[in-house]
Amino acid sequence: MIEDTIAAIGTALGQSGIAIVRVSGPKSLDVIDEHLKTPRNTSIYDLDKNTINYGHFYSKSGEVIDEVLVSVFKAPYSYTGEDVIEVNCHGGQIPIKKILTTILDSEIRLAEPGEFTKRAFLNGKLDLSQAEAVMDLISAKTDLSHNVANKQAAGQVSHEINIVRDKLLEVLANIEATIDYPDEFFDDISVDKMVEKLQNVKESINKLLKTASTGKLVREGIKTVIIGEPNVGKSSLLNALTKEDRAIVTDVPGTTRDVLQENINVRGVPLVILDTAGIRETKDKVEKIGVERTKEYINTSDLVLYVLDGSQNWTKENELILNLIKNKPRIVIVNKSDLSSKMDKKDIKNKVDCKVLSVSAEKRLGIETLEETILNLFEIGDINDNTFDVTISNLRHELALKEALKHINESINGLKHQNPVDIVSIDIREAWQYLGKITGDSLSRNLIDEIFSRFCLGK
Ligand SMILES: Nc1nc2c(c(=O)[nH]1)N(C=O)[C@@H](CNc1ccc(C(=O)N[C@@H](CCC(=O)O)C(=O)O)cc1)CN2
Ligand SMILES: Nc1nc2c(ncn2[C@@H]2O[C@H](COP(=O)(O)OP(=O)(O)OP(=O)(O)O)[C@@H](O)[C@H]2O)c(=O)[nH]1
Ligand SMILES: [Mg+2]
Repeated sequence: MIEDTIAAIGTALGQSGIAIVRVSGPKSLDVIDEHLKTPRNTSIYDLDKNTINYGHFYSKSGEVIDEVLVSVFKAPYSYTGEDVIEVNCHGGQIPIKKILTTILDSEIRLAEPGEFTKRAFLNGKLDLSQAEAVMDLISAKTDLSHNVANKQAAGQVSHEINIVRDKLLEVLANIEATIDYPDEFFDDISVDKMVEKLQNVKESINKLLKTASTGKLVREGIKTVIIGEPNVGKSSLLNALTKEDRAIVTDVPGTTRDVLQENINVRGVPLVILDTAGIRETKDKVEKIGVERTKEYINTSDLVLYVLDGSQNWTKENELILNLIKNKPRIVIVNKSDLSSKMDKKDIKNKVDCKVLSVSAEKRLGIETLEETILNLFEIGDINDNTFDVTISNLRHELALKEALKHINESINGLKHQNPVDIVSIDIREAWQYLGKITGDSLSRNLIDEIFSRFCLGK
């Protein structure tokens, strides 16, 4: 049982209609009872569970801070499984901060990031993959990312994992039986059956792993960097892709100094797109830093869009930049297709081994083809919700599945080579443990703390 009581602001800071302070733990009712006055002076202990109640929230010195609505959840029927009180006050920084400060004064501490959800996990309200999905729900920027997170939050990933884990337990039980009653059980037939079951498990894991590369892109977005020489139209391309005028566009080469980041939605797949400073040899100090940064961004990106100005001649510089990105997924974009061309697309195709597209960023021509090309490059051309019953979108889950798979393969090999079954069972147990890391069944407290600390405040 968790002893202390925590509180935090659960809504984003800023001006809004309402804002919510959340309190969870054994002292929640006490502290609110001290500060809340309802019209009929009802004590908070006499309010029914799962109700929302009108009243005024008072400061220590007895002044009204705000007119509020207070939700009452009594353990174990709450998000965290503990007593939970939510104070709904007027949005805006002052009421919410005053209410939080008043609550924190009374033996109640500020929650750590993710601590409400961590408590929900520790109290068995959610398993780990569901808790992680709560975070994904908050950060989802497209319908598709939201969909994947929603399914995981509903427990679909955990469900699949638990089915596989149960199958492994069955095999382990078989092995126990062969050890305890070797004469009755240890024959070829039972070994064959075990191999068959393990093959079956292997297929399930492989099926899940197949969804992982797309799943991660859908969850995290494709990190895309737009590069090219000054004035070729990089910022214009960003604007064309975002369909807004986000980046400053001028005819002065070197306009973009700082890297600009935008989130865009390409048919449900989020792109985290960076507009960079033009790459060229430069003496300008600020611009030089920009160029260095561009090189770093290339290294950490999933995709490079290399923009050329089609109305200019092909130069040695172009070859140098191509060399810089030769190991990256990349698309060469010949911009300004509305002007008379000096670059021949076929000619360029001979020089590069990637897709070459003509666009006019300014006239918004060829942008749809570019979007399609990006999705095809990552083999997510025609994804729709039905093809993704269960999607692995989290790197942590993917790694655990891969480890589990290794041990399953070992165990299958072991059985086929007639290794002693008690040795084989070690691998099966390992696989079972690795899968348990996904649901949080077999994970150390330290790792659990680490995972939740990445959550945002008030969640
Ligand atoms: N104001 C508010 N809105 C919110 C949340 C919240 O905590 N507070 N949530 C938080 O992220 C989400 C909703 N999730 C919730 C999940 C469970 C329970 C809950 O009280 N469960 C109890 C009772 C269920 C019942 O009445 O049947 C339980 O599971 O025992 C509340 C919110 C989104 N909206
Ligand atoms: N005709 C034509 N002009 C374009 C097109 N795209 C961009 N331009 C023009 O090219 C100039 C440079 O565009 P930017 O988008 O600022 O180029 P940039 O690559 O971001 O430049 P830096 O930030 O300086 O590196 C501007 O005058 C744009 O209007 C296009 O498709 N057609
Ligand atoms: Mg620019």
